[in-house]
Amino acid sequence: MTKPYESELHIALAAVKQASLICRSVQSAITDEVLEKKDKSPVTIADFSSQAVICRELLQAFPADPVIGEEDAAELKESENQEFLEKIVSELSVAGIPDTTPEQVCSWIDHGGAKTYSNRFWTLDPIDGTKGFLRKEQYAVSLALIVDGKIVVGVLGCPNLACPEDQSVTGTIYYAVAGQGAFAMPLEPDNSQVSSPIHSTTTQDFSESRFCESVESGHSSHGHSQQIAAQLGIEKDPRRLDSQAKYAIVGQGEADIYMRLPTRAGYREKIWDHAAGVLLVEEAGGTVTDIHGKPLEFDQGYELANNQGVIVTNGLLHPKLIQTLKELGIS
Ligand SMILES: Nc1ncnc2c1ncn2[C@@H]1O[C@H](COP(=O)(O)O)[C@@H](OP(=O)(O)O)[C@H]1O
Ligand SMILES: [Mg+2]
Ligand SMILES: [Mg+2]
Ligand SMILES: [Mg+2]
Repeated sequence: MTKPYESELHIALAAVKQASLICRSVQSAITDEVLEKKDKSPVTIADFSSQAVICRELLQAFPADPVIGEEDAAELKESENQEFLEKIVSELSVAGIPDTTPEQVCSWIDHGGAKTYSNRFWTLDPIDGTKGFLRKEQYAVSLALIVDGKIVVGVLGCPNLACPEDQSVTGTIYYAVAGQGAFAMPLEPDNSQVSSPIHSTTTQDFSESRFCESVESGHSSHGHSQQIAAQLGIEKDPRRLDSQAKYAIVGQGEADIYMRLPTRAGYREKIWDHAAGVLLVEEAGGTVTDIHGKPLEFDQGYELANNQGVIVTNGLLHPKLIQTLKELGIS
């Protein structure tokens, strides 16, 4: 008997793996080839290459499924970016992807251009933590399937994160299917037999807890997290790392808490920055809400329109943390 979403998981794992290996090879080669997006955030050859290969796989396996991805090819089609596009094409062809013409590559990338909610869709962040990628630190390739507003499959490729089972191996793929648990396995070699379950901690005492947060103080208020830590008696230094690798860290019990505290009132979190990580942590035993303690709503389009910030814990620490945010006037 096949398990629910077995074929979706199989395709998602293969796609994220392929993209993670391409990102890894681009990261070892490039330093400064960045396109600046309209919102001034960076995007690299690897972001586009990753979105192209994953969308290509999804298009082949599940042609009817929309993909809400972070990137689109609009800027790549501008003549001033022709050289940049050529580099993406060449990266994909070196990776052994057939039919790589500039037009085909743009059309794969644009397959990820859905922006509105439907009852079954994928959401993709081809590189989450692009700033971490450029610093040669942490980043993640994140893919999730959402059905009727519920995250049912989540896959997170973390090419620079040590494998929980064997810290000498760098590069881990995490995955979860709703109701089936959360797992980690080495990105290489290709051997899904070695996947092992991950679990969040059972820490109940804030003085023994560790939290993690973004490296970027523009993405999450470090001042507010310090205030909360002081109030709750958290003594350990926070772990700062980029991307949804933070969800993996809580999921595998290396931290008890991940705080993402709004830096400005109007900002709405993007679904691709969270979907895979949320399922991973929930299936590992943890809890995820916004700063008000409300569940994240993945049926609002590409943004978490009804939520502010994100709070992730092992579950046990959740109520007190949410209450403290309120008491301090942060939520
Ligand atoms: N003002 C803001 N508040 C919260 N998140 C933001 C933000 N501006 C950008 N981001 C998101 O922060 C993500 C990175 O998260 P982190 O800082 O935890 O690594 C970015 O993803 P990308 O790197 O995919 O663009 C981007 O979507
Ligand atoms: Mg980005
Ligand atoms: Mg992101
Ligand atoms: Mg991204």
